[in-house]
Amino acid sequence: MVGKYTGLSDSYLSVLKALLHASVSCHKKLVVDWVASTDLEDSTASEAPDAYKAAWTLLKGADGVLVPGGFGDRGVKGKMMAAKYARENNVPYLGICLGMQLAVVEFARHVMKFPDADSTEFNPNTKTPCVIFMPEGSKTHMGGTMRLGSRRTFFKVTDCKSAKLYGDVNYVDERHRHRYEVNPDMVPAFENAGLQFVGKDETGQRMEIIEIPDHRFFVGVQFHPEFKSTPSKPSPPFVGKLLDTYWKLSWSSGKLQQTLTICSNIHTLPTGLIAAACGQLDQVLQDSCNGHVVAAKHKLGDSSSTPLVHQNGHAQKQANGGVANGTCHANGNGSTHG
Ligand SMILES: NC(=O)CC[C@H](N)C(=O)O
Repeated sequence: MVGKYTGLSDSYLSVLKALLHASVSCHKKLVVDWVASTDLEDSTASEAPDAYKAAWTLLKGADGVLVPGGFGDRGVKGKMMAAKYARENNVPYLGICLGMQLAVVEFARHVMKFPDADSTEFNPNTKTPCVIFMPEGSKTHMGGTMRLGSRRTFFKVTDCKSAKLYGDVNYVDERHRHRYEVNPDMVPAFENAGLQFVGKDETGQRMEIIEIPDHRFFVGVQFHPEFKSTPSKPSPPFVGKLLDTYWKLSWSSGKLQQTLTICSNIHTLPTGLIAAACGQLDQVLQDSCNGHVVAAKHKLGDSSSTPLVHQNGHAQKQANGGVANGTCHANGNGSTHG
């Protein structure tokens, strides 16, 4: 998980819980490595080479990459680097809200060769605004300029991973919390270059789900699927990401539906396991994310791991409750860390 860890915000908690729900439904233990996105950036290479090396080692050792939502420009470059790394190396990627927007910007910069492509949230003067402010002006939804709450996404491409994950439905309702969106004027150019917009709102103007069909699993969602994830109904994008990570699914084969049915049928798990998984999440969070020094990378029971001495990115002071580079075992079986 690559984010800007200035504190244990609700959104990271929800994402961690959604990962836990999905991993239980896949009958797998999940180890979450936390990477402070600023530590992936070039400036860290010179200012704090150890932190830089540790962050890249964590990223490169991961079986999948998740960039969650966020606001503000700190760590944005590092998040884009993580998306680029996943795209170029065929590593499963799930981008949520800002994580999707930055994957789009990264694609415009490096695949479509628009070096100044940006979100107007970070560069209002960019000549290639691929993510822009699109206020809704809705009279029925409160919340100032923020697009909030449950909105409908229609699948425009039926033969895509997200549609399959959601069970071949025509639309899904998911929760939103953002101001910026993919620039609809640039959509044809993106699609020509290989980035598909497989889900859109009812107007067709707001891009909700991206996929790169040539990639093993590269999915970005403008909404927050983690908000609706529950132990008995894990979120489809999270389940899909983990399924692909674990088993390199053949997305076109009939076996997919079978696997999904088995894996999402969480009721086949002993209820005790689900309870343990959920109850122990608190312990996992408390142990691993309490603002103390954690291991950069370790296996269970490995006492030889090297502790990191930086929190919230190398340059930041340690903050209580902050999440640092390190590892959480969101596995339902308790947690350990070096
Ligand atoms: N929740 C988010 O990730 C928000 C993304 C971005 N900052 C926006 O406002 O659109």
